[in-house]
Amino acid sequence: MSLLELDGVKVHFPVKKGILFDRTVGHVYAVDGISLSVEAGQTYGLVGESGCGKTTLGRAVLRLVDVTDGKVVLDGTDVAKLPEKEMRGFRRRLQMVFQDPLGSLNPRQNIESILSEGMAAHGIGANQKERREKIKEILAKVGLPGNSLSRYPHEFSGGQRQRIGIARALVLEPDVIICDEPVSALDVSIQAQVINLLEELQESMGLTYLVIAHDLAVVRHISDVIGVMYLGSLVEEAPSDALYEEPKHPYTKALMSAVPVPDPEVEDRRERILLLGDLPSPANPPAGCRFHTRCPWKQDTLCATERPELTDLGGGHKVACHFAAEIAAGEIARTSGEVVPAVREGVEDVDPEVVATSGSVAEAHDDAAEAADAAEAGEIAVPSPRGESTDAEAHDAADPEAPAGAADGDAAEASDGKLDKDEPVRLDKEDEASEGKASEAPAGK
Ligand SMILES: Nc1ncnc2c1ncn2[C@@H]1O[C@H](COP(=O)(O)OP(=O)(O)OP(=O)(O)O)[C@@H](O)[C@H]1O
Repeated sequence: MSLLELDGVKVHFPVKKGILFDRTVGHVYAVDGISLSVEAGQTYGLVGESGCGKTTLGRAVLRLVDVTDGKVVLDGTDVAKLPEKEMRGFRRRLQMVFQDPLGSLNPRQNIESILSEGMAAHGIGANQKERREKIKEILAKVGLPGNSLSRYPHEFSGGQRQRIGIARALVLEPDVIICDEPVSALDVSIQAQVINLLEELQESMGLTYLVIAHDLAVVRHISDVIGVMYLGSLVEEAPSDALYEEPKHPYTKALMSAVPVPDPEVEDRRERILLLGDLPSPANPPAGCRFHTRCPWKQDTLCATERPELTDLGGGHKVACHFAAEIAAGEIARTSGEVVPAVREGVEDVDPEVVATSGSVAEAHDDAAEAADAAEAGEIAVPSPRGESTDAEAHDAADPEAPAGAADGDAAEASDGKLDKDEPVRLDKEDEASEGKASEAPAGK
């Protein structure tokens, strides 16, 4: 039996209307029947575009939202419907690392207080002295100096704050850590460090992760198994390498085709599958296959009427598509959508009404241009399709002590400039030294 098993998990949020009577007039089907297993010591990566229900699923596992239906089985116990009193013991065993490290740390508490709060609540450590020793040990593991204890979150850079977030989960000795977009608020150079840290901790401490992310490169790098979500359901699940080598669901194919390759020659040949239309509302999902309204391979039978089950096509490669085998064998041709060269010139020719999977045609243009620029500059790319800049990033960028040197080290490591599963991004000695220095510097300010 797997350490964590989800069986048909549904989370439906009621949509209320009316001032006096607050009638329920519908539901948002945020998570609509997800089954998956996370093996002990492994990482399950959950990927999908914004609004597909990833975060809600993570929160449902932690019981931060109510599960409408289905089972969440941790180590043999269904925690989805456990009474709150019994749930307390299980809360320690399921921990979360949040997307926004600053927002998830109380600015008025110092690091010792933040980290020991949960320990005291769960009875870890006989007294504060014992807890402090444990915290120091964990801080060292996440690459922060022991003198961080009396400092406050604002005194750290974005990457360091995420290390504190990871330490906060680790001090509770959890069975499973859910990482919700663990690096998307961080500068790209810091992203690789945090991902590497998560991997190192997994190796040394035997941790089990459920990593939620919209960024395919991040998920690929860290995951053993990847599940692709679309509108509240899994459309494909496979061992990481198999999924990237041969995506079988039309949605996954389109998602993969949107990932820029920072090699100009490959990028020149890359074709992008453009999907028609927007993501439908989870309050009013299409009948039949949820993806059929945008599917370039949609057929006249089944697709609009019957919801496909997630079916194993061999080797643990599961696909929820009535025609996945035929599409893979090339027996079915595309019926809609467009395939265009992903490079600048090709994208400019595309009808601007056609909307791409993870953004607009303009974004596809930007992705390709950015990738080409990055490759020219020899920089690493942990592609960040959102391209958002956050306060945390600004902090890292502005902080001369922050571990910026690691970015160059990462670039040197990634020969083809991309974060590759087979080629882990490592910090070389200099980078480690600079990182250690950077870790200590703000604390010493
Ligand atoms: N408390 C809530 N009440 C009603 N609808 C909600 C609630 N929380 C989330 N939703 C809706 O459920 C859907 C899934 O949201 P969720 O945040 O899980 O998606 P996501 O894939 O994590 O997206 P993002 O990456 O943008 O956070 C969205 O349409 C969202 O508006």
